[in-house]
Amino acid sequence: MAAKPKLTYFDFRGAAEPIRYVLEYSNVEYEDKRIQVEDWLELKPTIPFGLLPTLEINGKVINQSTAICRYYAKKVGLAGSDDFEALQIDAIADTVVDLRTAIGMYHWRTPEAEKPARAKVLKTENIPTYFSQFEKILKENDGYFVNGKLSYADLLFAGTAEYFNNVMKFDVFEGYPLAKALVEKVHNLPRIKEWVARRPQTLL
Ligand SMILES: N[C@@H](CCC(=O)N[C@@H](CS)C(=O)NCC(=O)O)C(=O)O
Repeated sequence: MAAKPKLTYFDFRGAAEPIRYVLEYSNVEYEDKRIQVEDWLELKPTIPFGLLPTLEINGKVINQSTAICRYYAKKVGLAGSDDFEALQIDAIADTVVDLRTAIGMYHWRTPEAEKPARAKVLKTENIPTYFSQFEKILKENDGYFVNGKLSYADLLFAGTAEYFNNVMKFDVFEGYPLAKALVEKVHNLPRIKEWVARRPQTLL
Protein backbone atom coordinates (compact mmCIF):
# COMPACT_ATOMS: atom_id res chain seq x y z
CA MET A 1 0.00 0.00 0.00
CA ALA A 2 1.37 3.46 -0.92
CA ALA A 3 2.29 5.69 2.03
CA LYS A 4 0.05 8.64 2.80
CA PRO A 5 1.24 11.88 1.18
CA LYS A 6 2.98 14.11 3.72
CA LEU A 7 2.30 17.84 3.67
CA THR A 8 4.98 19.81 5.50
CA TYR A 9 4.49 23.42 6.54
CA PHE A 10 4.79 25.69 9.54
CA ASP A 11 2.12 25.53 12.23
CA PHE A 12 0.11 28.12 10.31
CA ARG A 13 -2.63 28.16 7.70
CA GLY A 14 -0.75 30.44 5.29
CA ALA A 15 0.20 28.90 1.96
CA ALA A 16 -0.66 25.35 3.07
CA GLU A 17 -4.31 25.87 3.97
CA PRO A 18 -5.58 25.85 0.34
CA ILE A 19 -3.79 22.49 -0.11
CA ARG A 20 -5.45 21.22 3.07
CA TYR A 21 -8.85 22.39 1.75
CA VAL A 22 -8.34 20.52 -1.55
CA LEU A 23 -7.10 17.38 0.22
CA GLU A 24 -10.00 17.48 2.68
CA TYR A 25 -12.54 18.14 -0.07
CA SER A 26 -11.08 15.20 -2.04
CA ASN A 27 -11.15 12.93 1.00
CA VAL A 28 -7.43 12.14 0.61
CA GLU A 29 -5.72 10.79 3.71
CA TYR A 30 -2.53 12.73 4.39
CA GLU A 31 -0.06 13.56 7.11
CA ASP A 32 -0.33 17.21 8.14
CA LYS A 33 3.23 17.75 9.41
CA ARG A 34 3.70 21.10 11.14
CA ILE A 35 7.14 22.31 12.01
CA GLN A 36 8.00 24.91 14.61
CA VAL A 37 9.49 28.23 13.47
CA GLU A 38 12.44 27.72 15.89
CA ASP A 39 13.40 24.51 14.03
CA TRP A 40 13.25 26.13 10.60
CA LEU A 41 16.84 27.37 10.15
CA GLU A 42 18.16 23.86 10.76
CA LEU A 43 15.59 22.28 8.44
CA LYS A 44 15.71 24.84 5.61
CA PRO A 45 18.86 23.45 3.90
CA THR A 46 17.20 20.01 3.70
CA ILE A 47 14.14 21.35 1.84
CA PRO A 48 14.27 21.68 -1.97
CA PHE A 49 14.36 25.43 -2.78
CA GLY A 50 14.36 26.10 0.98
CA LEU A 51 10.68 26.99 1.11
CA LEU A 52 7.49 25.40 2.44
CA PRO A 53 4.97 23.93 1.88
CA THR A 54 6.20 20.69 0.38
CA LEU A 55 4.35 17.49 -0.32
CA GLU A 56 6.14 14.17 -0.10
CA ILE A 57 4.44 11.71 -2.37
CA ASN A 58 5.73 8.32 -3.51
CA GLY A 59 9.11 9.16 -1.96
CA LYS A 60 9.48 12.47 -3.87
CA VAL A 61 9.36 15.91 -2.32
CA ILE A 62 7.38 18.40 -4.40
CA ASN A 63 7.18 22.16 -3.81
CA GLN A 64 4.82 24.94 -4.99
CA SER A 65 1.47 25.14 -3.20
CA THR A 66 -0.66 25.97 -6.25
CA ALA A 67 0.77 23.12 -8.33
CA ILE A 68 0.00 20.76 -5.44
CA CYS A 69 -3.59 22.08 -5.18
CA ARG A 70 -4.05 21.63 -8.92
CA TYR A 71 -2.72 18.06 -8.86
CA TYR A 72 -5.43 16.96 -6.44
CA ALA A 73 -8.08 19.25 -7.94
CA LYS A 74 -7.69 17.53 -11.31
CA LYS A 75 -8.59 14.18 -9.76
CA VAL A 76 -11.95 15.47 -8.47
CA GLY A 77 -13.00 17.71 -11.36
CA LEU A 78 -12.06 21.03 -9.71
CA ALA A 79 -9.45 22.08 -12.26
CA GLY A 80 -11.63 22.77 -15.30
CA SER A 81 -13.43 20.63 -17.83
CA ASP A 82 -11.45 21.95 -20.80
CA ASP A 83 -8.21 23.83 -21.37
CA PHE A 84 -9.85 27.25 -21.48
CA GLU A 85 -11.74 26.68 -18.24
CA ALA A 86 -8.50 25.41 -16.69
CA LEU A 87 -6.71 28.55 -17.87
CA GLN A 88 -9.28 30.82 -16.20
CA ILE A 89 -9.13 28.80 -12.96
CA ASP A 90 -5.32 28.87 -12.90
CA ALA A 91 -5.29 32.61 -13.60
CA ILE A 92 -7.58 33.30 -10.61
CA ALA A 93 -5.54 30.99 -8.38
CA ASP A 94 -2.29 32.76 -9.34
CA THR A 95 -3.94 36.14 -8.79
CA VAL A 96 -5.10 35.21 -5.29
CA VAL A 97 -1.56 33.99 -4.57
CA ASP A 98 -0.12 37.29 -5.85
CA LEU A 99 -2.25 39.18 -3.32
CA ARG A 100 -1.39 36.66 -0.59
CA THR A 101 2.31 37.18 -1.37
CA ALA A 102 1.98 40.98 -1.18
CA ILE A 103 0.21 40.68 2.17
CA GLY A 104 2.76 38.11 3.38
CA MET A 105 5.68 40.35 2.41
CA TYR A 106 4.05 43.18 4.36
CA HIS A 107 3.68 41.01 7.46
CA TRP A 108 6.95 39.09 7.45
CA ARG A 109 9.44 41.23 5.55
CA THR A 110 8.55 44.90 6.05
CA PRO A 111 10.54 46.76 8.72
CA GLU A 112 8.24 47.81 11.60
CA ALA A 113 8.81 51.51 10.91
CA GLU A 114 7.57 51.12 7.34
CA LYS A 115 4.54 48.99 8.18
CA PRO A 116 1.93 51.72 8.69
CA ALA A 117 2.63 53.27 5.27
CA ARG A 118 2.66 49.86 3.57
CA ALA A 119 -0.59 48.83 5.31
CA LYS A 120 -2.20 52.00 4.00
CA VAL A 121 -1.18 51.25 0.40
CA LEU A 122 -2.49 47.68 0.73
CA LYS A 123 -5.77 48.89 2.23
CA THR A 124 -6.44 51.77 -0.12
CA GLU A 125 -4.88 50.52 -3.36
CA ASN A 126 -3.92 46.84 -3.69
CA ILE A 127 -6.85 45.23 -1.85
CA PRO A 128 -9.58 47.36 -3.51
CA THR A 129 -8.02 46.72 -6.94
CA TYR A 130 -8.04 42.96 -6.44
CA PHE A 131 -11.36 42.72 -4.62
CA SER A 132 -13.34 44.93 -6.98
CA GLN A 133 -12.15 42.76 -9.85
CA PHE A 134 -12.96 39.57 -7.91
CA GLU A 135 -16.45 40.95 -7.26
CA LYS A 136 -16.98 41.70 -10.96
CA ILE A 137 -15.85 38.20 -11.97
CA LEU A 138 -18.05 36.58 -9.31
CA LYS A 139 -21.03 38.58 -10.57
CA GLU A 140 -20.43 37.40 -14.13
CA ASN A 141 -20.05 33.77 -13.02
CA ASP A 142 -23.03 33.20 -10.71
CA GLY A 143 -21.06 33.57 -7.49
CA TYR A 144 -18.11 31.34 -8.41
CA PHE A 145 -14.88 32.39 -10.10
CA VAL A 146 -15.28 30.36 -13.28
CA ASN A 147 -18.36 29.27 -15.23
CA GLY A 148 -20.78 29.21 -12.29
CA LYS A 149 -19.31 26.11 -10.69
CA LEU A 150 -16.92 25.20 -7.92
CA SER A 151 -13.21 24.99 -8.76
CA TYR A 152 -9.99 24.83 -6.80
CA ALA A 153 -9.66 28.61 -7.27
CA ASP A 154 -12.73 29.02 -5.03
CA LEU A 155 -11.21 26.69 -2.42
CA LEU A 156 -7.88 28.48 -2.61
CA PHE A 157 -9.60 31.86 -2.15
CA ALA A 158 -11.67 30.67 0.82
CA GLY A 159 -8.61 28.98 2.33
CA THR A 160 -6.77 32.32 2.19
CA ALA A 161 -9.61 34.56 3.41
CA GLU A 162 -8.74 34.36 7.07
CA TYR A 163 -5.07 35.04 6.36
CA PHE A 164 -6.04 38.27 4.56
CA ASN A 165 -8.18 39.42 7.48
CA ASN A 166 -5.86 38.35 10.29
CA VAL A 167 -2.74 39.89 8.79
CA MET A 168 -4.45 43.12 7.75
CA LYS A 169 -6.42 43.37 11.02
CA PHE A 170 -9.58 44.59 9.31
CA ASP A 171 -12.41 42.92 7.39
CA VAL A 172 -10.92 42.87 3.90
CA PHE A 173 -14.27 41.53 2.64
CA GLU A 174 -16.30 44.55 3.79
CA GLY A 175 -18.10 45.95 0.76
CA TYR A 176 -17.52 42.83 -1.34
CA PRO A 177 -20.64 40.71 -0.70
CA LEU A 178 -20.06 38.16 -3.46
CA ALA A 179 -16.52 37.45 -2.24
CA LYS A 180 -17.88 37.06 1.29
CA ALA A 181 -20.69 34.77 0.08
CA LEU A 182 -18.23 32.60 -1.85
CA VAL A 183 -16.14 32.05 1.30
CA GLU A 184 -19.32 31.10 3.20
CA LYS A 185 -20.37 28.71 0.43
CA VAL A 186 -17.00 26.95 0.50
CA HIS A 187 -17.04 26.83 4.30
CA ASN A 188 -20.47 25.17 4.15
CA LEU A 189 -19.25 22.30 1.97
CA PRO A 190 -19.56 19.33 4.36
CA ARG A 191 -15.92 18.19 4.27
CA ILE A 192 -14.56 21.74 4.52
CA LYS A 193 -16.95 22.54 7.35
CA GLU A 194 -15.77 19.47 9.20
CA TRP A 195 -12.09 20.40 8.64
CA VAL A 196 -12.59 23.99 9.77
CA ALA A 197 -14.26 22.71 12.96
CA ARG A 198 -11.38 20.35 13.84
CA ARG A 199 -8.27 22.03 12.43
CA PRO A 200 -5.57 23.33 14.78
CA GLN A 201 -6.23 26.85 16.00
CA THR A 202 -3.33 28.97 14.83
CA LEU A 203 -2.52 32.65 14.62
CA LEU A 204 -2.23 32.90 10.82
N1 LIG B 1 5.39 29.99 -4.40
C1 LIG B 1 5.65 29.20 -3.21
C2 LIG B 1 6.05 30.14 -2.08
C3 LIG B 1 6.63 29.39 -0.90
C4 LIG B 1 7.03 30.34 0.21
O1 LIG B 1 7.32 31.54 0.00
N2 LIG B 1 7.04 29.81 1.43
C5 LIG B 1 7.35 30.60 2.60
C6 LIG B 1 6.22 30.47 3.63
S1 LIG B 1 4.65 30.94 2.98
C7 LIG B 1 8.60 30.04 3.27
O2 LIG B 1 8.86 28.85 3.24
N3 LIG B 1 9.37 30.93 3.93
C8 LIG B 1 10.52 30.53 4.69
C9 LIG B 1 11.79 31.22 4.26
O3 LIG B 1 11.73 32.12 3.39
O4 LIG B 1 12.83 30.87 4.81
C10 LIG B 1 4.38 28.38 -2.85
O5 LIG B 1 3.27 28.86 -3.10
O6 LIG B 1 4.51 27.26 -2.35
